[in-house]
Amino acid sequence: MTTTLEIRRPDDWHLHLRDGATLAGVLPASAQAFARAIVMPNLVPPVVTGAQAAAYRDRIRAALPEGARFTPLMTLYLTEETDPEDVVRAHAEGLVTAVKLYPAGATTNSASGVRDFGRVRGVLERMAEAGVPLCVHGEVTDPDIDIFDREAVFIERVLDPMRRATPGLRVVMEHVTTADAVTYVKSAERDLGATITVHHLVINRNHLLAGGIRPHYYCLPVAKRETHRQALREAAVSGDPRFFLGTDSAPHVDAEKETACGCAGIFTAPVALPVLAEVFEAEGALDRLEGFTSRHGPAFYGLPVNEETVTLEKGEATVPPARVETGDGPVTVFDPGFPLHWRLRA
Ligand SMILES: NC(=O)N[C@@H](CC(=O)O)C(=O)O
Ligand SMILES: [Zn+2]
Ligand SMILES: [Zn+2]
Repeated sequence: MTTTLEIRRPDDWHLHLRDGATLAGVLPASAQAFARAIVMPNLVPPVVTGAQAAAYRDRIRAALPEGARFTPLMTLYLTEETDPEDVVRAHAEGLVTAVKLYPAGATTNSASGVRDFGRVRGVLERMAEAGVPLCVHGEVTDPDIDIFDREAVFIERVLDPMRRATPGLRVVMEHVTTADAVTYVKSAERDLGATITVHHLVINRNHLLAGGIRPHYYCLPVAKRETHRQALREAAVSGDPRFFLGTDSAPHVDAEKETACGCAGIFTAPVALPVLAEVFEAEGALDRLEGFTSRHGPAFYGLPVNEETVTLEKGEATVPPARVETGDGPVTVFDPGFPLHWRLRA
């Protein structure tokens, strides 16, 4: 007998689709599983203006497989030169859903990010007035701060002061990895949400480093110790609407992962929903999966939920593809380290 679970079609509130041949290779996995996705703007060069976002959106639409039903929700990459009026206009026109803040140097393709947070004060104030959400990569970049502490220090030194200085600004703390972030998000009455990835619910830093270094488990923010993973799992399955799915599926071709200085990013899109079903089932919380994947995100962004549903079914363990071929080279798919009994019904 197969067990089935019907849920509203999920959305991915944090996704990297890249461009060109990689975009064409990785897009089908997300378009199959998700109705909408917040598409990250960290291309080279980054997506900074409304016009660039429109052009990128059109390239994504053109790369969609025949018959796909997938809506890319575009973001702008915040720089110290960002024009507040361009942001507000692009949001009002429905072209852009959110703005993304990368501290300069914090992660993949973040060189054009913000160095001096005082210089984006004006933009953030306009965004708060106009109701434009800010998605934040929450890590400090100070070389004196240990990489495992960079998220917690960011909350204290940057995020909390920024939120206090800009009342009404709606903020998503992206890809939270620590109990500190979970506590901080829960402490906010309003205007703060957080995305949680699939991989941070599954791996801790031992998976990355013990018994050999595993480049395909390397991402930023880096996976933390087990107690933090437990805090993330509790938050994800709690039913608290401030926490929702953002896979941060971040494909890099294998040649750029399996090298002396490998890129940060884990490609989870092809297995995201089966892995989540396993996690929620293990936590005895399958009835809360739909909230996490399909209801809390739209509620935060003020968007309608998807009317369409998908069916997950449980049966024999399946072996997902180890990698996806793209015109730029193969991209290894996240291996959760346990068998997947759940799959998305075609
Ligand atoms: N998460 C990652 O490790 N990498 C992301 C960037 C990001 O989301 O920080 C990427 O673009 O590859
Ligand atoms: Zn990030
Ligand atoms: Zn990301």
